[in-house]
Amino acid sequence: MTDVEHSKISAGEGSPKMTTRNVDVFYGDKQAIKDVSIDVNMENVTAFIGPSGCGKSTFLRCLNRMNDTIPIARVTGEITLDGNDIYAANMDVVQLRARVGMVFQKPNPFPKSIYDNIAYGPRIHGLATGKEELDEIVENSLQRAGLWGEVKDRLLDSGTALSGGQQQRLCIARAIAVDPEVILMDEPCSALDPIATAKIEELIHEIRGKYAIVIVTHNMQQAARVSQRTAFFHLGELIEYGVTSDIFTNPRQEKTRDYITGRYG
Ligand SMILES: Nc1ncnc2c1ncn2[C@@H]1O[C@H](COP(=O)(O)OP(=O)(O)OP(=O)(O)O)[C@@H](O)[C@H]1O
Repeated sequence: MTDVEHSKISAGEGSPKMTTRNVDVFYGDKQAIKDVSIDVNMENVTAFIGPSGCGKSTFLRCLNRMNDTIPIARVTGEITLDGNDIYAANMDVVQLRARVGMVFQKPNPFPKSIYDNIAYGPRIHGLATGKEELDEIVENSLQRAGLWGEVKDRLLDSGTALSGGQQQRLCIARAIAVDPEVILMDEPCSALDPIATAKIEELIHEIRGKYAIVIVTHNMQQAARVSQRTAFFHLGELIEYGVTSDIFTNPRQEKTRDYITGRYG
């Protein structure tokens, strides 16, 4: 591998938590992702940016096999988590999605109490031996998601009764509750107002030391604020991957420069 190729894949120091090599994704005959290879590191926020339809969400969904839920989607190439092929026949996908959690564009709490939204995953995965331990997981997860103070007196209220921003933090708390290693966020703030958005960005900043976080965003200021690495996609191809400040101040590729200066997209 040449130095240029290597720097495009690894985008800086640190050991990779997930690696992707030569990943292609097809929806039927149409190719949505073309030969993408990048590493995603721990204690880092990696942002995926690029014009609408360039494949950001498609590629994100490869990382915890969410594309399996789309019948016409086909993924080829290699994706590993801690060196293990996540598309291997013996990979337990339920377990994988606990290790690689996901937060969606639109907050989607279960129609259950705030408590049960958080307790659901730990119960399924047998993470608590009794009520006391489960209570602790619920409180810790809500604490880490910056929501405990707002909901501690109404844990039995429905999660759907919260504001949009609170619902999104509830969804982050739900992802955190099963002790993931990687958290994928697909435009997590696009349905939120600026104040709720600022709270989510602050939260990402606070928790990033424990996880590898990957965020898809349309908002370049957001990518610049929250991420340490940025990958720029265009028409299904990875054009450039690098340290966020370099991508925004000194991009190597003309297409990246055109996009970040608002020339298209
Ligand atoms: N379920 C699907 N079935 C068929 N084609 C799809 C499906 N999901 C996405 N695509 C196509 O794959 C390409 C990439 O879409 P994707 O949603 O990954 O892009 P994106 O960069 O996340 O876009 P946006 O920023 O608008 O969300 C697009 O051409 C899209 O139409």
